Amino acid sequence: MTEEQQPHTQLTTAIDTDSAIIVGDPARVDKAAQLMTDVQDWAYNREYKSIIGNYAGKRILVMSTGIGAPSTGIGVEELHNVNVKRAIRVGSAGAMQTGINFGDLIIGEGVVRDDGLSRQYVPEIYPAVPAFNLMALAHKYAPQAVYGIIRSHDGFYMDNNAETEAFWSTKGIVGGDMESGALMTIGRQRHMETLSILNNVVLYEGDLAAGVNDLVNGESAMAAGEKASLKLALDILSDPSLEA
Ligand SMILES: O=P(O)(O)O[C@H]1O[C@H](CO)[C@@H](O)[C@H]1O
Ligand SMILES: O=c1cc[nH]c(=O)[nH]1
Repeated sequence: MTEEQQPHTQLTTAIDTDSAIIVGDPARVDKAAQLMTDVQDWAYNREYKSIIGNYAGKRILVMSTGIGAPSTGIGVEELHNVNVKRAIRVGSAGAMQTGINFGDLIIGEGVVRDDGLSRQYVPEIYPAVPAFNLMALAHKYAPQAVYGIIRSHDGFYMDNNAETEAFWSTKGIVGGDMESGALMTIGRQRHMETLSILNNVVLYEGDLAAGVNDLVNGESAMAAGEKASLKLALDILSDPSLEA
Protein backbone atom coordinates (compact mmCIF):
# COMPACT_ATOMS: atom_id res chain seq x y z
CA MET A 1 0.00 0.00 0.00
CA THR A 2 1.47 3.34 -0.91
CA GLU A 3 0.90 7.06 -1.13
CA GLU A 4 3.21 7.12 -4.13
CA GLN A 5 1.92 7.60 -7.63
CA GLN A 6 1.79 4.28 -9.42
CA PRO A 7 4.12 4.34 -12.44
CA HIS A 8 1.72 3.21 -15.15
CA THR A 9 -1.77 4.09 -13.98
CA GLN A 10 -0.78 7.25 -12.08
CA LEU A 11 -3.15 6.18 -9.30
CA THR A 12 -2.49 7.04 -5.64
CA THR A 13 -4.34 6.17 -2.45
CA ALA A 14 -6.07 9.55 -2.87
CA ILE A 15 -8.54 7.76 -5.14
CA ASP A 16 -10.10 6.80 -1.80
CA THR A 17 -12.24 3.91 -2.98
CA ASP A 18 -12.13 0.14 -2.57
CA SER A 19 -14.01 -0.52 -5.81
CA ALA A 20 -13.00 -0.38 -9.47
CA ILE A 21 -14.34 -1.22 -12.90
CA ILE A 22 -11.68 -2.09 -15.48
CA VAL A 23 -12.36 -1.99 -19.20
CA GLY A 24 -10.14 -2.68 -22.19
CA ASP A 25 -11.05 0.28 -24.36
CA PRO A 26 -10.30 3.80 -23.03
CA ALA A 27 -13.43 5.04 -24.85
CA ARG A 28 -15.52 2.76 -22.60
CA VAL A 29 -14.40 4.83 -19.60
CA ASP A 30 -16.33 7.79 -21.03
CA LYS A 31 -19.38 5.60 -21.52
CA ALA A 32 -19.24 4.59 -17.86
CA ALA A 33 -18.93 8.26 -16.91
CA GLN A 34 -22.28 8.93 -18.57
CA LEU A 35 -23.92 6.59 -16.04
CA MET A 36 -22.28 8.23 -13.00
CA THR A 37 -22.46 11.55 -11.14
CA ASP A 38 -19.76 13.89 -9.82
CA VAL A 39 -17.29 12.45 -12.30
CA GLN A 40 -13.68 13.57 -11.97
CA ASP A 41 -11.01 12.85 -14.57
CA TRP A 42 -8.12 11.20 -12.75
CA ALA A 43 -5.32 10.29 -15.16
CA TYR A 44 -4.52 9.18 -18.69
CA ASN A 45 -1.12 7.57 -19.12
CA ARG A 46 -0.38 4.98 -21.82
CA GLU A 47 -3.51 2.76 -22.07
CA TYR A 48 -4.64 3.58 -18.54
CA LYS A 49 -7.39 6.21 -18.56
CA SER A 50 -9.14 6.66 -15.22
CA ILE A 51 -12.06 8.56 -13.78
CA ILE A 52 -13.71 8.56 -10.38
CA GLY A 53 -17.42 9.13 -9.89
CA ASN A 54 -20.43 8.18 -7.83
CA TYR A 55 -23.16 5.69 -8.53
CA ALA A 56 -26.04 5.10 -6.11
CA GLY A 57 -24.01 6.68 -3.32
CA LYS A 58 -20.87 4.62 -3.95
CA ARG A 59 -17.53 6.10 -5.04
CA ILE A 60 -16.11 3.99 -7.88
CA LEU A 61 -12.97 4.19 -10.03
CA VAL A 62 -13.25 3.28 -13.73
CA MET A 63 -9.99 2.59 -15.57
CA SER A 64 -9.02 1.20 -18.96
CA THR A 65 -6.28 -1.43 -19.20
CA GLY A 66 -5.78 -1.80 -22.97
CA ILE A 67 -5.67 -5.18 -24.67
CA GLY A 68 -4.26 -8.36 -23.19
CA ALA A 69 -3.03 -9.93 -19.98
CA PRO A 70 0.26 -8.05 -19.42
CA SER A 71 -1.27 -4.56 -19.35
CA THR A 72 -4.21 -5.88 -17.32
CA GLY A 73 -1.83 -7.50 -14.86
CA ILE A 74 0.00 -4.22 -14.34
CA GLY A 75 -3.32 -2.45 -13.88
CA VAL A 76 -4.56 -4.98 -11.29
CA GLU A 77 -1.29 -4.82 -9.33
CA GLU A 78 -1.40 -1.03 -9.26
CA LEU A 79 -5.07 -1.08 -8.17
CA HIS A 80 -4.04 -3.36 -5.31
CA ASN A 81 -1.23 -0.96 -4.40
CA VAL A 82 -3.73 1.86 -3.89
CA ASN A 83 -6.09 -0.23 -1.72
CA VAL A 84 -8.68 -1.36 -4.27
CA LYS A 85 -10.32 -4.54 -2.94
CA ARG A 86 -12.91 -5.24 -5.67
CA ALA A 87 -12.41 -5.09 -9.41
CA ILE A 88 -14.96 -5.96 -12.06
CA ARG A 89 -13.87 -6.22 -15.68
CA VAL A 90 -16.40 -4.92 -18.20
CA GLY A 91 -15.17 -6.15 -21.53
CA SER A 92 -16.20 -7.49 -24.90
CA ALA A 93 -16.15 -11.13 -25.96
CA GLY A 94 -16.63 -13.50 -28.82
CA ALA A 95 -19.33 -16.12 -28.25
CA MET A 96 -18.23 -19.76 -28.32
CA GLN A 97 -21.68 -21.32 -28.40
CA THR A 98 -24.52 -20.82 -30.85
CA GLY A 99 -27.54 -18.97 -29.50
CA ILE A 100 -25.53 -16.21 -27.82
CA ASN A 101 -26.52 -13.01 -29.60
CA PHE A 102 -24.94 -9.59 -30.04
CA GLY A 103 -25.20 -7.62 -26.82
CA ASP A 104 -25.90 -10.67 -24.64
CA LEU A 105 -23.92 -10.51 -21.42
CA ILE A 106 -21.47 -13.37 -20.73
CA ILE A 107 -20.36 -13.73 -17.11
CA GLY A 108 -17.36 -15.91 -16.35
CA GLU A 109 -17.85 -18.59 -13.70
CA GLY A 110 -14.22 -19.50 -14.27
CA VAL A 111 -11.56 -19.02 -16.91
CA VAL A 112 -9.46 -21.35 -19.06
CA ARG A 113 -6.09 -19.62 -18.64
CA ASP A 114 -4.74 -19.74 -22.19
CA ASP A 115 -2.79 -16.53 -21.57
CA GLY A 116 0.94 -16.38 -20.93
CA LEU A 117 1.01 -14.11 -17.90
CA SER A 118 -1.18 -15.86 -15.35
CA ARG A 119 0.83 -19.09 -15.58
CA GLN A 120 3.91 -17.10 -14.57
CA TYR A 121 2.13 -16.33 -11.28
CA VAL A 122 0.79 -19.82 -10.51
CA PRO A 123 0.80 -23.20 -12.29
CA GLU A 124 -1.95 -23.86 -14.82
CA ILE A 125 -3.75 -26.28 -12.48
CA TYR A 126 -4.63 -23.30 -10.25
CA PRO A 127 -8.19 -22.16 -11.07
CA ALA A 128 -9.16 -18.66 -12.17
CA VAL A 129 -12.51 -18.06 -10.50
CA PRO A 130 -14.53 -14.98 -9.57
CA ALA A 131 -15.57 -13.93 -6.07
CA PHE A 132 -18.74 -15.63 -4.89
CA ASN A 133 -20.28 -12.45 -3.43
CA LEU A 134 -19.90 -10.55 -6.71
CA MET A 135 -21.22 -13.53 -8.68
CA ALA A 136 -24.28 -13.77 -6.40
CA LEU A 137 -24.99 -10.09 -7.06
CA ALA A 138 -24.61 -10.67 -10.80
CA HIS A 139 -27.37 -13.29 -10.57
CA LYS A 140 -29.50 -10.82 -8.59
CA TYR A 141 -29.22 -8.02 -11.18
CA ALA A 142 -28.78 -10.04 -14.39
CA PRO A 143 -30.42 -13.47 -14.11
CA GLN A 144 -30.80 -13.47 -17.91
CA ALA A 145 -27.05 -13.32 -18.61
CA VAL A 146 -25.13 -16.27 -20.03
CA TYR A 147 -23.18 -17.86 -17.15
CA GLY A 148 -20.36 -20.28 -17.83
CA ILE A 149 -16.64 -20.86 -18.18
CA ILE A 150 -14.83 -18.49 -20.50
CA ARG A 151 -11.37 -18.65 -22.14
CA SER A 152 -8.72 -15.95 -22.06
CA HIS A 153 -6.08 -16.00 -24.78
CA ASP A 154 -3.18 -13.93 -26.09
CA GLY A 155 -3.50 -14.21 -29.85
CA PHE A 156 -6.33 -12.44 -31.64
CA TYR A 157 -5.16 -13.23 -35.19
CA MET A 158 -4.03 -16.85 -34.89
CA ASP A 159 -4.09 -19.07 -37.99
CA ASN A 160 -5.74 -21.85 -35.98
CA ASN A 161 -8.48 -19.74 -34.33
CA ALA A 162 -11.31 -21.78 -35.85
CA GLU A 163 -9.88 -25.12 -34.65
CA THR A 164 -9.03 -23.79 -31.19
CA GLU A 165 -12.47 -22.29 -30.70
CA ALA A 166 -14.19 -25.44 -32.00
CA PHE A 167 -12.23 -27.51 -29.45
CA TRP A 168 -13.11 -25.30 -26.51
CA SER A 169 -16.68 -24.95 -27.68
CA THR A 170 -17.13 -28.72 -27.39
CA LYS A 171 -15.89 -28.43 -23.81
CA GLY A 172 -18.73 -26.03 -23.03
CA ILE A 173 -16.79 -22.77 -22.97
CA VAL A 174 -19.25 -19.92 -23.56
CA GLY A 175 -17.04 -17.03 -24.68
CA GLY A 176 -13.54 -15.73 -25.20
CA ASP A 177 -11.65 -12.63 -24.15
CA MET A 178 -8.03 -11.75 -23.41
CA GLU A 179 -7.95 -10.40 -19.84
CA SER A 180 -10.30 -12.23 -17.46
CA GLY A 181 -7.85 -15.03 -16.64
CA ALA A 182 -5.16 -12.58 -15.57
CA LEU A 183 -7.63 -10.49 -13.58
CA MET A 184 -9.00 -13.42 -11.59
CA THR A 185 -5.64 -15.13 -11.05
CA ILE A 186 -3.66 -12.06 -10.03
CA GLY A 187 -6.60 -10.59 -8.10
CA ARG A 188 -6.83 -13.81 -6.06
CA GLN A 189 -3.09 -13.65 -5.26
CA ARG A 190 -3.63 -10.12 -3.95
CA HIS A 191 -6.78 -10.96 -1.94
CA MET A 192 -9.00 -8.92 -4.22
CA GLU A 193 -12.57 -9.84 -5.18
CA THR A 194 -13.02 -10.00 -8.95
CA LEU A 195 -15.67 -10.65 -11.59
CA SER A 196 -15.82 -10.44 -15.37
CA ILE A 197 -18.83 -9.23 -17.36
CA LEU A 198 -18.48 -9.43 -21.14
CA ASN A 199 -20.66 -7.93 -23.88
CA ASN A 200 -20.87 -10.32 -26.83
CA VAL A 201 -19.63 -8.71 -30.07
CA VAL A 202 -18.95 -11.80 -32.23
CA LEU A 203 -21.40 -14.62 -32.99
CA TYR A 204 -20.14 -18.19 -32.84
CA GLU A 205 -19.84 -19.39 -36.45
CA GLY A 206 -22.63 -16.89 -37.31
CA ASP A 207 -25.46 -18.95 -38.75
CA LEU A 208 -27.62 -17.61 -41.55
CA ALA A 209 -30.61 -16.43 -39.55
CA ALA A 210 -28.40 -14.79 -37.00
CA GLY A 211 -26.34 -13.29 -39.80
CA VAL A 212 -29.39 -11.52 -41.18
CA ASN A 213 -30.24 -10.35 -37.72
CA ASP A 214 -26.69 -9.08 -37.25
CA LEU A 215 -26.99 -6.72 -40.16
CA VAL A 216 -30.20 -5.19 -38.86
CA ASN A 217 -29.64 -5.23 -35.12
CA GLY A 218 -25.93 -5.87 -34.64
CA GLU A 219 -24.57 -2.44 -33.92
CA SER A 220 -27.34 -1.17 -31.68
CA ALA A 221 -27.48 -4.48 -29.80
CA MET A 222 -23.74 -4.29 -29.12
CA ALA A 223 -24.01 -0.68 -27.92
CA ALA A 224 -26.93 -1.66 -25.68
CA GLY A 225 -24.90 -4.60 -24.36
CA GLU A 226 -21.98 -2.33 -23.55
CA LYS A 227 -24.22 0.03 -21.60
CA ALA A 228 -25.95 -2.88 -19.83
CA SER A 229 -22.60 -4.43 -18.87
CA LEU A 230 -21.38 -1.16 -17.37
CA LYS A 231 -24.65 -0.61 -15.50
CA LEU A 232 -24.51 -4.15 -14.14
CA ALA A 233 -20.99 -3.62 -12.77
CA LEU A 234 -22.07 -0.33 -11.18
CA ASP A 235 -25.17 -1.95 -9.64
CA ILE A 236 -23.05 -4.75 -8.17
CA LEU A 237 -20.31 -2.52 -6.74
CA SER A 238 -22.86 -0.13 -5.18
CA ASP A 239 -25.01 -2.89 -3.69
CA PRO A 240 -25.46 -2.19 0.04
CA SER A 241 -24.66 -5.81 0.95
CA LEU A 242 -21.00 -5.22 0.08
CA GLU A 243 -20.70 -2.53 2.75
CA ALA A 244 -21.69 -4.95 5.52
O1 LIG B 1 -13.29 -4.78 -25.32
P1 LIG B 1 -12.16 -5.24 -24.45
O2 LIG B 1 -12.44 -4.99 -23.01
O3 LIG B 1 -10.83 -4.65 -24.87
O4 LIG B 1 -12.07 -6.84 -24.61
C1 LIG B 1 -11.86 -7.59 -25.80
O5 LIG B 1 -11.57 -6.81 -26.94
C2 LIG B 1 -10.17 -6.86 -27.25
C3 LIG B 1 -10.00 -7.51 -28.60
O6 LIG B 1 -10.69 -6.84 -29.57
C4 LIG B 1 -9.53 -7.68 -26.15
O7 LIG B 1 -9.06 -6.82 -25.15
C5 LIG B 1 -10.67 -8.53 -25.69
O8 LIG B 1 -10.56 -9.10 -24.43
O1 LIG C 1 -13.84 -12.84 -30.61
C1 LIG C 1 -13.42 -12.08 -29.75
C2 LIG C 1 -14.00 -10.83 -29.51
C3 LIG C 1 -13.49 -10.04 -28.56
N1 LIG C 1 -12.45 -10.47 -27.84
C4 LIG C 1 -11.88 -11.66 -28.05
O2 LIG C 1 -10.94 -12.03 -27.38
N2 LIG C 1 -12.37 -12.45 -29.00
